[in-house]
Amino acid sequence: MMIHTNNYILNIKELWDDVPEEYLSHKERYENAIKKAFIVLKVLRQLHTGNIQITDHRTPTNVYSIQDGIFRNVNPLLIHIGLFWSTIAAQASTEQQAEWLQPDSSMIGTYVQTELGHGSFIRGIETTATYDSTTDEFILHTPRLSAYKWWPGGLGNTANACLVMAQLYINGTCHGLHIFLAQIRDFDTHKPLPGIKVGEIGPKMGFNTADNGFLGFDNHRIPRTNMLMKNVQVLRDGTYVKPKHDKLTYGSMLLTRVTLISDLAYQLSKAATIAVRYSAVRRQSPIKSNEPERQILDFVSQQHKLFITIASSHVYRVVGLWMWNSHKRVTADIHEGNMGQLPELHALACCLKAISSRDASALVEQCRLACGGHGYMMASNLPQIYAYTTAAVTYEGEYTVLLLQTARYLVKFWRLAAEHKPLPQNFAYFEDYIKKNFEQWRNSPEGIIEGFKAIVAGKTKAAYDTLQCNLRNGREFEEAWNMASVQLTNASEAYARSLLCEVFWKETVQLSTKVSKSLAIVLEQLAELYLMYWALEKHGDLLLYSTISRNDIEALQSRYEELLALIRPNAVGLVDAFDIRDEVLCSTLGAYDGRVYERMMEEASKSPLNEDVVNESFHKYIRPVTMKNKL
Ligand SMILES: CCCCCCCCCCCCCCCCCCC/C=C/C(=O)SCCNC(=O)CCNC(=O)[C@H](O)C(C)(C)COP(=O)(O)OP(=O)(O)OC[C@H]1O[C@@H](n2cnc3c(N)ncnc32)[C@H](O)[C@@H]1OP(=O)(O)O
Ligand SMILES: Cc1cc2nc3c(=O)[nH]c(=O)nc-3n(C[C@H](O)[C@H](O)[C@H](O)COP(=O)(O)OP(=O)(O)OC[C@H]3O[C@@H](n4cnc5c(N)ncnc54)[C@H](O)[C@@H]3O)c2cc1C
Repeated sequence: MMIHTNNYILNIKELWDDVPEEYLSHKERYENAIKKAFIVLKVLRQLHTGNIQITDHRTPTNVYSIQDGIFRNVNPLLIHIGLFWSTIAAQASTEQQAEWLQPDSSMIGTYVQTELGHGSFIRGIETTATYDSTTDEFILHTPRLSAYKWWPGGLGNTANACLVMAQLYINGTCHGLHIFLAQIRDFDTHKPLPGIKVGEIGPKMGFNTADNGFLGFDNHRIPRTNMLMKNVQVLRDGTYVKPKHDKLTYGSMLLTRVTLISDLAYQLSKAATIAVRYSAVRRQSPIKSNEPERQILDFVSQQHKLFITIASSHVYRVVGLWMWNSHKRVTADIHEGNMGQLPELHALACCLKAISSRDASALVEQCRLACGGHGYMMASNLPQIYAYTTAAVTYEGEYTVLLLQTARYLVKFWRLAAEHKPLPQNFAYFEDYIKKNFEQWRNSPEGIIEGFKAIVAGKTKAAYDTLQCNLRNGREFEEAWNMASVQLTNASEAYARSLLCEVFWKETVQLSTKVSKSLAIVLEQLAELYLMYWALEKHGDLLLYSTISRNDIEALQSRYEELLALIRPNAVGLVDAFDIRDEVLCSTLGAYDGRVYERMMEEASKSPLNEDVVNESFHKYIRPVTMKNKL
């Protein structure tokens, strides 16, 4: 059957709620979401097997984005689809993939890594997988409470299988973390298997349809062939065959960090669409006292809050794609046995995941604030987008922890520069900084990019010098590193910003040659706005580390304000161009037709508190107190 995904999915009645999900209990929310998740999974399976085919051109992102509207929260199968399958595809051997990656598989899986006691420091994970050569099995075991798995999405009630990260022991030797496939519930009855203690962890700030769970193993046995064996093997006699790089097991985190950048771009585009459309509808106070009230989008301070969100969504879309292509290239190299580019990819993914999630959550919150009181309503959908986005600052590698990973990479190159050793081309600016080859400041995108590189160099130098000073004072390296960690994270953050500015500007200039002149102008305005915004935000750093002057900063400020005015007439068009359907946006404030107040009243009428003219609590609790003296 040929289908148009939008129409097909939008017409499946069971996928769309009559009662807004905020009015459901924790349990009802999950049950509602799981009903929908399996309808969507069925559609995805039909697509996969070719039983139905898609006719519209934006297929994968379409299915993904429509899901956002269906769940208004999180698909409980997000980890099954996004991490379970992809980890098997990337880390299981060809034979294992042939067995496990069947489209009609009974397995509903999740990715089980974090424990109660350890999330960031994964070498500290305590779950063990001990090889028993007499039975050709691994014994999975949770030695103590802190070793209980805690957090995995879909684990609480949904999954019957999981990929478990555990410390591998063979003949008493620990070989570190490895991934194992374990069945945890009966495929037919769904009851936990013997030796498995599993459940759900309770309500959270967001992700409340994701049934995040806990899991403990009591000497649970799985076949030896359930260890993911593409990169590393345990043979029948217990021989351990090492991987070509000892961090290949961390590959799923790397991939998810890369894909998250695009997801965050999408969340930003939703928030921008809601806030910009609302700001075009909402009128409040005149600008000149003798004039009618103005659209709040005409206030320049409002434009300052919103246009950076539009621009940032484009930045992360472009940089997300750029990273996706790098990931593809590096993965192909790894297949050929060449690991050379992996450290760079890891360093980039860490800082870009950290900064994209932090930017996205700050900007979504800014959009909410830009909608005044109405932005605080759940029906605006901004609180849900925020709760979803801010979680990404923590999961898949906590913000600071990831920035410190990138800092290791920067410090290595600074050390080379300081020792006057050859540097790769992309770090040649470290040498320029040391030789004080400072460029004359230019108030242009290219000038700003150079300025940001000077900040990276200056901050890396400062962190490195502090590190060296701590070492000279007799500290051990790890301690010296910890003492310098505020400066190290600052250097990483600056590095991410310089990458974002450079990649976005270069890609925009290139894209501009391929589109109409009028579109090219707007795209370049957005890119320039992004660079100016951050140059002004970081003007203190520019004053410290580049040759910028006070006059230059004043000129940047004027150009920035000019750009706000230039973008204003296109603002609504720019968010319309994100092309997000009302059913996906789920917002009273952001719908295409602009019927903001009507929709707000319609949504309010769905409140169960409006079902009775007089709520029964009046008779039970209020009246006895307020009427006491009058009875
Ligand atoms: C229109 C619509 C558009 C829509 C488009 C959308 C499309 C995309 C849709 C997909 C969306 C997907 C969304 C998915 C949502 C996910 C939901 C939430 C799920 C959450 C899951 C999780 O959270 S899983 C758990 C994650 N946990 C972590 O991330 C833990 C973080 N900690 C670590 O990673 C590690 O502990 C560490 C890296 C911090 C340290 O590790 P370790 O102690 O072993 O390292 P060492 O200190 O010994 O050594 C460091 C050394 O190793 C190198 N290294 C570390 N990691 C890697 C790696 N991954 N790869 C390569 N190298 C690595 C590091 O560089 C160091 O090298 P040196 O040379 O020594 O410096
Ligand atoms: C919504 C959500 C979904 C999740 N889904 C999954 C899942 O599906 N599967 C899964 O396995 N896990 C999942 N997780 C867990 C997640 O990966 C971890 O919470 C995350 O990696 C952070 O680890 P942590 O909780 O141990 O934080 P901690 O490391 O305890 O962080 C607490 C504080 O300590 C600081 N800190 C820690 N170590 C250092 C250090 N070395 N240097 C400096 N500062 C440090 C951090 O910066 C932070 O400020 C999920 C989490 C959330 C919130």
